[in-house]
Parts: sequence; structure tokens; C-alpha cells
Amino acid sequence: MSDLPGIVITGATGRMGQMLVKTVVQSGKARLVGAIEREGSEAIGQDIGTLCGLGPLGVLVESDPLPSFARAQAVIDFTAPAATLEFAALAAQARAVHVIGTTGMTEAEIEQLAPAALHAVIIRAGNMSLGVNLLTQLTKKVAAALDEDYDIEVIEAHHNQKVDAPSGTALMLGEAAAEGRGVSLKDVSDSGRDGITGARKRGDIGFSAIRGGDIVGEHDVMFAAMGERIILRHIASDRSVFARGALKAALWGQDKSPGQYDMIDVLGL
Ligand SMILES: NC(=O)C1=CN([C@@H]2O[C@H](COP(=O)(O)OP(=O)(O)OC[C@H]3O[C@@H](n4cnc5c(N)ncnc54)[C@H](OP(=O)(O)O)[C@@H]3O)[C@@H](O)[C@H]2O)C=CC1
Ligand SMILES: O=C(O)C1=N[C@H](C(=O)O)C[C@H](O)C1
Repeated sequence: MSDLPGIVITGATGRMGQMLVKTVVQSGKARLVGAIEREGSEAIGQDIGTLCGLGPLGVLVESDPLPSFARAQAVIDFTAPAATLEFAALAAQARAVHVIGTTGMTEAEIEQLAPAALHAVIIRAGNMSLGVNLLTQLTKKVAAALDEDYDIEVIEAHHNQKVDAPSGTALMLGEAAAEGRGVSLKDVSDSGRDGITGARKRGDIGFSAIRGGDIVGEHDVMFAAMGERIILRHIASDRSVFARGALKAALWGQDKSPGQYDMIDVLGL
């Protein structure tokens, strides 16, 4: 048997799940040892390779996560907040690295990851691409260089099936801008404008969300002042950028001590 790290993909038939299966299988750097979907899913018992158009891989979709987590070195999880919390406890029990791409988690939910991180490595990021993580650093730098004469707006666009807003990436970029400015995002965040909102408050960081068609993920950070605008932009045109980042994180986490990490740690930015 190969000594490549074994990886389980949760939500394996989802948009990201299928991309992750392909990325892991084609990487030559890891083995796919499990594919999880919820109880009652039509995919249970079917070969995940066949479902993803790769041909049979001998890995059947299961609904009980623990047995497959127990034979894995890492779990890559792009599902939904409630599921991710359950997977975190089980991945910790199995001492498997837990790579979390799930977005839309509340602060309270994120705090609930702490007990699992005492026993296992958790790597979580609202965007696993190299480009976006680099953009957070650029955003922080530009925000630190400019004063509040420059209004900061984060504009994001995603496909029509996305369930959370602002996107995880938009929040990462907003956090980076706030950090650059030396303020706390929760004190200056302005999202969901509608109706008679009053004039923009100086120093606020605004968020706008577009949802439509098959847009993979687009993010602008705009610094708008009198007479000029600076726009930092990232466009993801293929989900493979997220999957490659997640696999990199799963491999990076293998020799790390238990705790919580992000993609800035993984990429050494
Ligand atoms: N960090 C990053 O780089 C990226 C993050 N994301 C995030 O990843 C998440 C998933 O996105 P996407 O793939 O587009 O969504 P999908 O809805 O296509 O896929 C999610 C999958 O997870 C499954 N799932 C949900 N709950 C459970 C559960 N309790 N047990 C097992 N499986 C479950 C869903 O099954 P079912 O259909 O039955 O609910 C579905 O198959 C989102 O939060 C998204 O924002 C996306 C891209 C990049
Ligand atoms: O749901 C998506 O599709 C995406 N979600 C992430 C987010 O919330 O930012 C990352 C990417 O933009 C795609």
C-alpha cells in the first residue's frame, strides 16, 4: 500500500467536492480514501469516481464519517457550517488534519472549533486560492497607506446557488482592510444597504454582493476618494484554484502541531 497521505472528502458530490476528488486523484501526492455525503443522499453506496466522471475508483460514498476519518490523514471539508462543526469533532477524534473551506460560519460557530483544535490541526480559510490570499496582503498594505478620505468598498459576485453573503472571501478582504487601518471590522462594517440609508459614514468598510448564473467568484476591493479610485481585483474562473489550495493545506498540515491555521500560514505569505 502507498504511503501517500489518505484524504477523505466531505460533501463529495457538491460543486467543490467533485473538484476536490479530481484534484486529489490526479495529484499523485495523496490517496483518496473516503467520500462522505449526508444520510439519505442518492450518492450513498455509489463509486465517487464514477459520479465525478473519472471512472470507478473503488471508493464508495458513505454517510458515516468516523470509519473513513479513522483511515485518513486529512479531511477536506467544503460543506455547510453545522456539518463542519460535526466533522471537526470527528476529525479531531481521528487525529486527522481538518481543512475547512466552508463559509458562512458565525463567530459563535468558529469559537466551537477550539476544542477540536486542541487535538488536531485545523486549517480554515474563506478562500484557499493563492491569488486571494496574496490580495489580502496587498489590501492590508494599501489600507495602511491611505487615510479615511479613501472609502473602502468590497464588491463580490458569485453563482446563483451561493447561500451566504458577504462571501467568506469578502470578509477576509474586509478584515485585511480593517487591520491595515488599525480598526476592528465589526465596528465599521456596512453590508446590506437598502432604502434611505443616509450618507456613507466616514471610515466604514462597505460590502455589496451580486448573485447570478455560474460566476465562480469575483472580488474587488475599491478605495474611492475625490478624483480617483484604486481597485484591487481577483477573478476565479475555475474552482480548481480552491481545490489545489486545499490539497496543499492538507499536505502542509501533516507535520504541524494541533492548533488553528489559515492559508497565510500554509503559503508562508
Ligand atoms: N474556502 C474556499 O476556497 C471556498 C469555499 N467554498 C465554500 O464551500 C462550501 C460548499 O460550496 P459548494 O461546493 O459550492 O456547495 P454545494 O452545495 O455544491 O456542496 C456542498 C456539499 O456538502 C454536502 N453537505 C451539506 N451538509 C452535509 C452533511 N451534514 N453531511 C454530509 N454532506 C453535507 C451537500 O449535500 P446536500 O446537497 O445534500 O446538502 C453538498 O453535496 C460553501 O460554504 C462555499 O462558500 C466554495 C468554494 C471555495
Ligand atoms: O460559494 C462559493 O462558490 C465560493 N465561496 C467562497 C467564498 O464565500 O468566498 C470562495 C469562492 O469565492 C467561491
